[in-house]
Amino acid sequence: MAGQLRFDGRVALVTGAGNGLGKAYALALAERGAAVVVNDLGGDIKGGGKSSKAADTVVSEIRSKGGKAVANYDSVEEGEKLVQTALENFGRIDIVINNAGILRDKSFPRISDDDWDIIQRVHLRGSFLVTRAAWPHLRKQNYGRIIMTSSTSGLYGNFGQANYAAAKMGLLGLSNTLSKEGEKNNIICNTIAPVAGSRLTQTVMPQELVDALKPEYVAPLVVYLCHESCPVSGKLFELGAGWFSQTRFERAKGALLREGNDFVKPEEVRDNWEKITDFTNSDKPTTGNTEFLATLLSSSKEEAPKQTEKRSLKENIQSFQPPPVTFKYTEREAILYALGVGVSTQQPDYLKFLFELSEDFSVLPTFGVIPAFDTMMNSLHSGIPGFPIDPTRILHGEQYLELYKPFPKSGALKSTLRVVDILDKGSGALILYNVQTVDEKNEPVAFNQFGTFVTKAGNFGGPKSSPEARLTADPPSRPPDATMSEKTSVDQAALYRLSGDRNPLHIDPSFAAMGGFAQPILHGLCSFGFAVRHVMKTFADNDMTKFKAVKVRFSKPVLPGQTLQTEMWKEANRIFFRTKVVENGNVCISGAYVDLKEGSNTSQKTVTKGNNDSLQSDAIFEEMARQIKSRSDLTAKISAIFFWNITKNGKVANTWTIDMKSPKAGEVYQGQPRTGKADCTITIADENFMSLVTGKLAPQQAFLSGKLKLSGNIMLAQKLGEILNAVQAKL
Ligand SMILES: CCCCCCC[C@@H](O)CC(=O)SCCNC(=O)CCNC(=O)[C@H](O)C(C)(C)COP(=O)(O)OP(=O)(O)OC[C@H]1O[C@@H](n2cnc3c(N)ncnc32)[C@H](O)[C@@H]1OP(=O)(O)O
Repeated sequence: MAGQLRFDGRVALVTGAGNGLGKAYALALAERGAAVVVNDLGGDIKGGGKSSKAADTVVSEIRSKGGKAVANYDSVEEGEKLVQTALENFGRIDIVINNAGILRDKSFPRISDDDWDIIQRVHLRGSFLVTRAAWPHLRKQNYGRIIMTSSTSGLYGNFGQANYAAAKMGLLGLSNTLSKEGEKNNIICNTIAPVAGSRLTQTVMPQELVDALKPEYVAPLVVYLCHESCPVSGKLFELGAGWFSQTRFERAKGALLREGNDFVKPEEVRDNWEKITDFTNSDKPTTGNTEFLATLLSSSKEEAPKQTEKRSLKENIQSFQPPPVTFKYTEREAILYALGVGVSTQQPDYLKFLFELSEDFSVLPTFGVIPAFDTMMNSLHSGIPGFPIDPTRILHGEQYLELYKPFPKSGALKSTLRVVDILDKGSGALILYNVQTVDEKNEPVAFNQFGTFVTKAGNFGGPKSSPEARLTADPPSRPPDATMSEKTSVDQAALYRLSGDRNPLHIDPSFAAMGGFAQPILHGLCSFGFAVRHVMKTFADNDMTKFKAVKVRFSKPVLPGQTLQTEMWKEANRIFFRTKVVENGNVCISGAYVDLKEGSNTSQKTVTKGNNDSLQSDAIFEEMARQIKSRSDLTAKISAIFFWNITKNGKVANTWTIDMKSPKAGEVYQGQPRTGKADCTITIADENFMSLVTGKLAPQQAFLSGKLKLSGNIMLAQKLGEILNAVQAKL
């Protein structure tokens, strides 16, 4: 036999540990090094009375053997107090054994409200309250072992115990659910249905049997289930007298009686009773059958035998060919998407993505995932045949997107989804989906490959890799050529989800908790949108026509509100990148690259303030400086300081000040205002400034289209317009 199962450093809480089974667990755990809270109310078996004696006796016995124990005399309905005793005395809690119980046996018609309620309260509600009090501590430390005590009376029914049986079966449901919710935090929960001689069984068993069925015969399995090496969760065990056995459900293969959309008649059920109850080729389910049923809903009776035939996963995937899905959109959807991936009116180029009337209005290339995602949602509503997926375990693992042309500003695009492969990644399954998108003329617009990672669904014997997979690529080993950081908003996921991915993982804390997250996480495709913007801004001057393709792996989750920092390396037309969460240093996007179109001038622009050799506006400002100085009629019109930012390729390239305030009235010079603050700041691209002063671009039009931006006292700008007009005549 390998080494002894030890519990040194662990703290166990055992309810109803003054006698019988609870006492056997407490002694066994303490003997193996655990510190034990021995809880016992000291009441009688019907729930009456109260005494500290039972718990004290067990504590003394443990201590006399050199073990660590403390007594607690509270009812399990005061779960917090029990857990508090563990925390106050031993500083932590690792193991919760819900064992306390009472009986009020009566045949069904004689059960009073009180008989019913007290049994539910002590067994079901008590186990709930004690476990709930311990749960946050177990989650925080990423470790917990929980035992629920059910009974064969619950599993199979027992005359005179309807109240007790109902509570005991309820505990099985509680345990099964906790095993799923606790999985991500290494919290294991199992159920036992023990048979032992105890105060409770005394009433239903002859004394010799009670004496023979010693609690010590049950304790070994419970001890193992509480150990850190316990290999299972959500399981049920029957045991007693040194016999140990797992019990599980069995589901008959069943019969599909529905034909098309017709309803099934009760007579058909009668006539097929044998099939419905035939356990040949049954399965041993650990989850409900909803995915399978959903698949059936899209099939008819004739097709049904195919569904139950044993086919390989690959065959199932290949035969799954959902029809194309049409996605209609306008600029509105493209703008909403741009907001969702962080385009803001605080950015110099925002009009291009947020204002549909802007001359160079563009759809962000990463919007190319949106019609494809819509198709995924529509094509997969019934799951993938033969591969049931728990929705709380789906994470976005990887994404590849290629555009064949700049994304149309509006349209009705048709996308077709195929499941390419399901890879066995050990800790999970990676499902690869290809989505082809075409426009109204059937011309290809985009290709997407989604890789969704289903955690805990690996080790099913599938392939580890696929020739179809678009692969990630590592960046060069030198320091990055450029970096860009941007803080996401705390509402980023709430905003992004309006573009189609309504997965509750990103908004609903209780759903996120089921997936093992402390709070909702950001959509992978949202961080993806941010990161690709960083690349396109840094290496393509935000010219979205230069985008060709992108590949990313989502390697760590991001929380809304965190800051994304993208590090970039340029190698010919490929920009390698990785994105980090600044707050914790985690790399959230790895192995990533953007491919720009052949021939794109991808050199990183290094335009800085003062680098103005080629600015055409400079000549105008210089001329203006000469003219304004000599025109007292102009300086009399207005008393204000104007500050001009002249941009080139989206970056401020130079600044000029027009100072029309006394005593500097009529001065025009380069740089920041020398006296006082600017009353009105104007930002305009060099070429637009030229068009403005030569009259090709009307000031109103420049403003409305976003080509000219104003801040401060913008009413002054109109007056300045008059001055410019006067000067313009001479230019
Ligand atoms: C039907 C509808 C579909 C809807 C789709 C999407 C819906 C969206 O709403 C969902 C989201 O947006 S979720 C948010 C974005 N994604 C994330 O936050 C996931 C972050 N990644 C992780 O946590 C881990 O990488 C994790 C947990 C994914 C993997 O971590 P580990 O289990 O620790 O794996 P590890 O031990 O590192 O590696 C094991 C093998 O898996 C491969 N692998 C790891 N991360 C991967 C990933 N992200 N994608 C693909 N493969 C990945 C490893 O390479 C390794 O395989 P191999 O041995 O073959 O190299």
